[in-house]
This record gives sequence, C-alpha cells and structure tokens, in this order.
Amino acid sequence: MKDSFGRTIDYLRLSVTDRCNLRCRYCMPDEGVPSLQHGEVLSYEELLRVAAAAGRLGVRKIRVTGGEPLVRKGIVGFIRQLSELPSRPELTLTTNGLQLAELAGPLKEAGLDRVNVSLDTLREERFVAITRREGLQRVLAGLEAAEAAGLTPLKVNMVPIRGVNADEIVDFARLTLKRGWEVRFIEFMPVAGELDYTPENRFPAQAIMEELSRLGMLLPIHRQGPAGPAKLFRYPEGKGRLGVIPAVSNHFCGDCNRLRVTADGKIRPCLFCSDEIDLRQVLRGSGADAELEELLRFAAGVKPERHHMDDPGFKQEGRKMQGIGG
Ligand SMILES: Nc1nc2c(ncn2[C@@H]2O[C@H](COP(=O)(O)OP(=O)(O)OP(=O)(O)O)[C@@H](O)[C@H]2O)c(=O)[nH]1
Ligand SMILES: C[S@@+](CC[C@H](N)C(=O)[O-])C[C@H]1O[C@@H](n2cnc3c(N)ncnc32)[C@H](O)[C@@H]1O
Ligand code: SF4
Ligand code: SF4
Repeated sequence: MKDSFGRTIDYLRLSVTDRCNLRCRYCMPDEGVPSLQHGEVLSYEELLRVAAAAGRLGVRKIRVTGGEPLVRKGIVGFIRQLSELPSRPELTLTTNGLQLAELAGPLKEAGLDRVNVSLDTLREERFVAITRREGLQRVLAGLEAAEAAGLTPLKVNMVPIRGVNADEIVDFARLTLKRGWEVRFIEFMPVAGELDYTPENRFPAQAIMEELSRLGMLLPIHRQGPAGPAKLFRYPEGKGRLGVIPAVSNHFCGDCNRLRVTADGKIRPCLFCSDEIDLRQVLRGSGADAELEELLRFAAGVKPERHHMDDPGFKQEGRKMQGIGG
C-alpha cells in the first residue's frame, strides 16, 4: 500500500509485549512504567489477524519486537503461525539476546529468517550499569547460537552515548574484521528513559563515522533493492559490515516503509508521533477483516512526512521506547 506521500508501506513492526527482562537506561526507567494488563495485550490470534490483513495490503516484512519479544510465552509457536501466512512475509525479530542461546534453534526451525540483537557494551560491569541487570555472557552466547542456527545476516545494534559507551565504537567495529556480522551504530534518540537526551550525550552519525575511520578505511557498500535506514560500510579486510543509522540527524523518513502496531493493538503511523489508531476495538468487536484493512490503510494515509525530533525543544510524549518496539 502507498501512503499519502507516495511511499510504499511494506514493513510492519509488531510488538508482542511491553515487558522486558532488562531496563536499559536510554529506553525506559527502572520503575514506574506501568505494564499492560493481561487482557490489554493482543492475543497471538489477534496479532495474526493483523499480520494477515497487512499481508493482503502488501506488507512483505514483519519484525517482531517488544519490550523483549522472547519473554512472551509461546513466541516460537507464534513465529511458526506467521510463517504459515499466505503472504509468507520475511520474518525478523529484534531482541536483547538474553534468551537466544536456548531459542535460536527453535525459532529458526519455526520459520524465523533472521534476527537483530541489541548490545551496547562488551564490558561486563558496563552491561550492568546500562541495562541494570546481569547478562553479557548470555547475550554473547546468544549471538553465537543465532549464527550457528542460520539466523543470518546477523545484525548487532549498538546505541553509542557520549560518556557512557561511545568509547567502545572501535571495539564493536573490530568484530566485523573476523565475523560476518553487520554491526550497526544507531543515533541515540530523544525518548525519555532515565538517561536524558541532551546535546552533551548525543553522539551523532558524523562522530560515529570519525570513530569508525580510526580502525581503517571505510568502503561504502551500495546495496541492491530498498535502501533501509542504515548507511553501510566495510573495512577492506573485513568479513562483516558496518551500518550507521542516522535516526535523528539525517533522517531517512523520505524512504520510510513501515507501520508499527503496539502490544495493546494501536497502530502508530510513525515512531515519533503519539497519535495512534485503535485496532483492538475492531478486533474484539464485530470487526471484519475488511475493517482491519481499512484501519491499516487509514494509518498509512495519515503517516507524517517526517519526524521533528531534531527540532529544538522536541519532547516525546506518551510511550517509552519499550512500549513502542523501537
Ligand atoms: N527514526 C527511526 N528509527 C528507527 C525506525 N525503525 C527502526 N529504527 C531504529 O533503528 C534501530 C534498529 O532497528 P531494528 O529493530 O534493528 O530494525 P531495522 O533497522 O528496520 O532492521 P533491518 O530490517 O535489519 O534493517 C532501532 O534503534 C530502532 O529504534 C524508524 O522508522 N525511524
Ligand atoms: C525498544 S527495543 C525492543 C526490542 C528488544 N528489547 C531489544 O532491545 O532489541 C528496540 C531497539 O530500540 C533501541 N532503542 C531503545 N531506546 C532507544 C533510544 N533512546 N535511542 C535509540 N535507540 C533506542 C534499542 O537499542 C533496540 O535496538
Ligand atoms: S532496549 Fe530492549 S532490552 Fe533494553 S530496556 Fe528497551 S526493550 Fe528492554
Ligand atoms: S521517524 Fe517516522 S517517518 Fe521517519 S523513518 Fe521513522 S517512522 Fe518513518
């Protein structure tokens, strides 16, 4: 389907839970964020109806996200059901990786195509400082398991923040010399976690590029097909790739191809606009599939042209990132 700016919408980010087993400081506060009640969260059956409706409207890629999607019971079975949709979308998942060591094999077997793993530090004590929980070794084991299971190309997402972990950019980049992973550096976005977004702790794409250049010459990779948000590079001897996602400074809204559905059944036309469209009422009322499709089309129709998070004084209202799914 097309939006009102002529962009093709063929990517759906489906959040299956707002709960998480980490508390990353840049994403959500440790306490005080009320969890959705059981009855508020869409059942797998409801989520599947949404995915099927999106498939009929031309959605070709579904990313399962959260909160932490792997904490929801029955996630492997849900992936299997998604893989059996007549539209058979590309199936991907974004995870903090804590449970990947156990679940990578079953997820692949159920039909998951690939996985993106969020990891912001390679240092034990920093992992605890950033996420407020233990678990670095489990995430590292999860990355190995995902690769072994064939959930590839495997992508690692790192959000560099000045004074927190930006000094590890080169360490992360070094991973691409020996591993065939795509390591992506994402600009810190102004969504209130506990770490306030200030000019002091921003680490813009330009600064990321300068750090990456310290390790070697950056060869741009020009990709075939839809551009996607990451600008890609590699080192001459590298096995893997580097991605820089300039989500704030050099936004990629002109190529935006996505809609989001939150765990409680609201369509978000844009990551940064708090207007939402309620699907749950239709799912739980007498709503026919045609009505679901109508709401998805409507959401595409009201999708804004771009975000305004680089405007002075911008403040994100409403949900934290874990409630949206990134
Ligand atoms: N501003 C903005 N940021 C986004 C958007 N989609 C994803 N991101 C951010 O980019 C980072 C990586 O997102 P992922 O969940 O790995 O998804 P993706 O980049 O679409 O993944 P691929 O399909 O592998 O390219 C996260 O921090 C997201 O919050 C978007 O539409 N707008
Ligand atoms: C909200 S998480 C949900 C999925 C899963 N829990 C995970 O961490 O991968 C999705 C993505 O959003 C990113 N994210 C969260 N808060 C962010 C922020 N303030 N700026 C940039 N990215 C952020 C995370 O790093 C992660 O890659
Ligand atoms: S970034 Fe992901 S893992 Fe970290 S708190 Fe947010 S939802 Fe949880
Ligand atoms: S900020 Fe909104 S319009 Fe821009 S790429 Fe993200 S979802 Fe699309």
